[in-house]
Parts: sequence; structure tokens; C-alpha cells
Amino acid sequence: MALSDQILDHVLVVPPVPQEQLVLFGDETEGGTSEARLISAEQRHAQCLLRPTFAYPFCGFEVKLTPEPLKGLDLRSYHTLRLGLRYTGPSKTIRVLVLNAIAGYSKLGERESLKFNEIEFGVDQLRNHMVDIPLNALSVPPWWIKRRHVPPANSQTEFDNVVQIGINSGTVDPLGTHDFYIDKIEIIGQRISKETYYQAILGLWLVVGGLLMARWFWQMRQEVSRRKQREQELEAMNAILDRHSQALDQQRKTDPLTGLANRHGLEASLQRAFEEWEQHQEPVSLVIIDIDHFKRLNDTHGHLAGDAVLRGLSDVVRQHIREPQDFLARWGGEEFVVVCHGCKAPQAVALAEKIRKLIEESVFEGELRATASFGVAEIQPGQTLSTLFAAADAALYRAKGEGRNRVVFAGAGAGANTVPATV
Ligand SMILES: Nc1nc2c(ncn2[C@@H]2O[C@H](COP(=O)(O)OP(=O)(O)OP(=O)(O)O)[C@@H](O)[C@H]2O)c(=O)[nH]1
Repeated sequence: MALSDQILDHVLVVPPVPQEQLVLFGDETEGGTSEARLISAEQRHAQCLLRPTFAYPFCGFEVKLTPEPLKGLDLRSYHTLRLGLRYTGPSKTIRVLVLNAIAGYSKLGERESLKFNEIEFGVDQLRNHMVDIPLNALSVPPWWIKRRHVPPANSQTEFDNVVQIGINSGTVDPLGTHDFYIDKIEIIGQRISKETYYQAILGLWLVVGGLLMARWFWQMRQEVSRRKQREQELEAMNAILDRHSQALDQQRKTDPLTGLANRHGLEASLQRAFEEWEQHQEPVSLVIIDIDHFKRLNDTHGHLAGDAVLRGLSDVVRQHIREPQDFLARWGGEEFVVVCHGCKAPQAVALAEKIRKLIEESVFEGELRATASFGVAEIQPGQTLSTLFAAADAALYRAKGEGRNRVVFAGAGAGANTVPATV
């Protein structure tokens, strides 16, 4: 028996019944004198005496399945009748009967009006006094169909209202004494049909599969959103780092005292100017501003006063240049540089002179005054940034040497000695 059969099978056990639910019968209805006697109701033991009064003598006994004579059990979902039977006597065959009450046809007290479903088999078929009889192996005996005038369409077995199950002597039993014991009546059926069972298994698998899929989708979604979140966190972190590094870069390029670009900050502007000059011959001039006698100012008024002058002076210059063409940076100490993009020498000299005058006229914090000297140079063919610087520096040196508070233009060629524009 397959595992699924064990799971699906349902066994209906017919328990021992009181004596009044045992039916004993003989062939007296046929004019015979064969009779059945109950030996033990408890053991469901009956004895049959077959006498030759009737041509086909018979007798037997049956167990009523319910107390109500015409209201039996619906055994349509059952497939096997399992009987524990013992027989002693001279017969070679026995008959098993399953009697079904037919609504509107079967009559109370008229045993033959019940539908006879029966099977006859050899006594030697009993195994350890047990026999399994498939219900579909039973048939309706021809004498019953004939005698009851049953149309062929209704002559098949019926199990929808089984009222009695019992045992009968065989059709050609020898006369004499026959002992029947019905030890056990079990009816085996299926809780649910195999089809429903396999559909349920399939449905279960589909549900489990669906749940696993849903779980997998859910995990994937979680993973995707986790990754997205991680990416967003990384992007935010990168943005912070970018801002931080930009700020650091800005800090690295800025002079903390004046807020102007320092030497590092000047590099990009110089580089751009030089490239424009090289590629498009865009003129560029350099103005170096150096405060006069700044050491003396520091020494006289203190370092803080010197700082204030540096701040004030850078503000004054910044306000009067044309940013972004003119780029102001603190070169270091008391020295400033203006990179004048697109400026030829006259413009640069004019700018320097304007700044010089502004400084000279300015009154800085603490009523302090200052002057500055200027070295101006315009880039010339063949020059590099460093030779341009050297030329402007040389002009500044000369401005200092010639009495300070003046503008000196380096003239054509680095380190030229001419001083064309001292005002
Ligand atoms: N207060 C202040 N002083 C500074 C700063 N940086 C440089 N100095 C001072 O600037 C002075 C520059 O002195 P020098 O190089 O001798 O030049 P100078 O006194 O201006 O003389 P000339 O340039 O020849 O007119 C030094 O005393 C430095 O200490 C600064 O950030 N703050």
C-alpha cells in the first residue's frame, strides 16, 4: 500500500452490536426449513442448519449497521470491505452480502426489498480468517434482479444507504451444520479522493514556491534599497569630502590676514595669463607693490598696527582694480602682486600709478599712513613667467633705489635698465 493510500485511507470500524441488531435468516420464505441460530451475540457466532426441504437451501446472518432499519450508511466513498471471518463446516464457498436500502422501494421487515450486493468466494481465500473484498467486486445476483423486476438500468450495485452486512451459506452448500463467526467488520475508504489529494499537494507546493519567491523578491528589494542607501551615503560623504578638500584647497591658496590669494592662489591666474599670451598673444603685465619702510612702521607702531595697514592697503587696492581681469595677491610680507590680464605696459603703469596715489592718500587704522613702490613689467616675446617676475622685481628695486613711492616700468626685455614711466 502506497504511503499516500495510508494517508488518504479512512477505516470505519463496525463495533459489536446488541443482539437485536443481528438478523438471522433461513430459507423458510422459499418454503424450506433451513434455519440459523444465534450461538453468541458477543462473538457474532451463528450456526446454520441446511435441510433439504428447498431445492437450493440457504441460511445466514447479518449485522445491522444502524439501529434504524432503513437508514443505513453511505459507503460510496469507501472502496474495500475488510472482514474477519471464521467458518467451520463442510462448505467450500461462502457468500458475503451488503444490503442497501432503496428509498421508496425497500420495505420495513421485507429483507428481500433491500438491494442485494453480494460476492461468493472459496473458503480457502480467507487468510488468517481475514478477507479484503473490493466493493466494486460485488454484484447484484440475477435471481434478485429477476424476482424484483428491476430494469437493467438499475441493476448495478448500490452503496449509498447500506443497512446490513452479513454472511450466507454458499449457493451449493452441502446439507448439515455450518458455523459462521464475524470477528471484524471494517470498511476502508478515502478521506479525500486521490485527485483532490494530489491537487492539494500541488497547491501546497505552489503556495510554498510562491512564498519562497515572494521572500526572495522581498530580500532582493531590501538588498537593492540597502545598496541605494549605501550609495547615497557614499555620495553624501564624497560631497562632504569634496567640499572639505575644496575648502582646504581654498585655505591653502588664501592669505589668512588679508583674505587675498597667496602665492599658491596666484599660480593659476599666472598660468592662465601666460597661456593666453602664448596661444593668443594676449598681453599681460605684472605690477609688484612693496610698502615702503614697513619695518619702520612695525617697529614704531607695533606688529598689530602693521597688520592693520596690510589689511587696509589690500582693501584699498582690491576696490580699485577690475576683477577678474586684474588679479590681486599677497606675494609675501609687505609685497603684493597684480596680474593685469589683457594689459599692455601703459595701462599697467597707469593702474600702478592710480594705486600708488590711493595708498598715499589713504589713512589706515590708527591714523597711520603709508606709501608703496611699484615695479611694472609687460611680458615680452621669449619671456617666461620667472623672467617676467625678475623684470618687475628689478623695476621695483629701482623704484626703491630712486626714493620709493613711485612706479618704475621695466621696459622692453627682462632686466632692462630704462625707466620710462617714473611719476
Ligand atoms: N605686521 C606685519 N609685518 C610683516 C608681515 N610680514 C612681513 N612683515 C614685516 O615687514 C617688514 C619688511 O621689512 P623690509 O624687508 O626691511 O622692508 P621695508 O622695511 O619695507 O623697507 P623697504 O622695502 O626697503 O621700504 C619686516 O619687518 C617684516 O617683519 C606681516 O604679516 N605683518
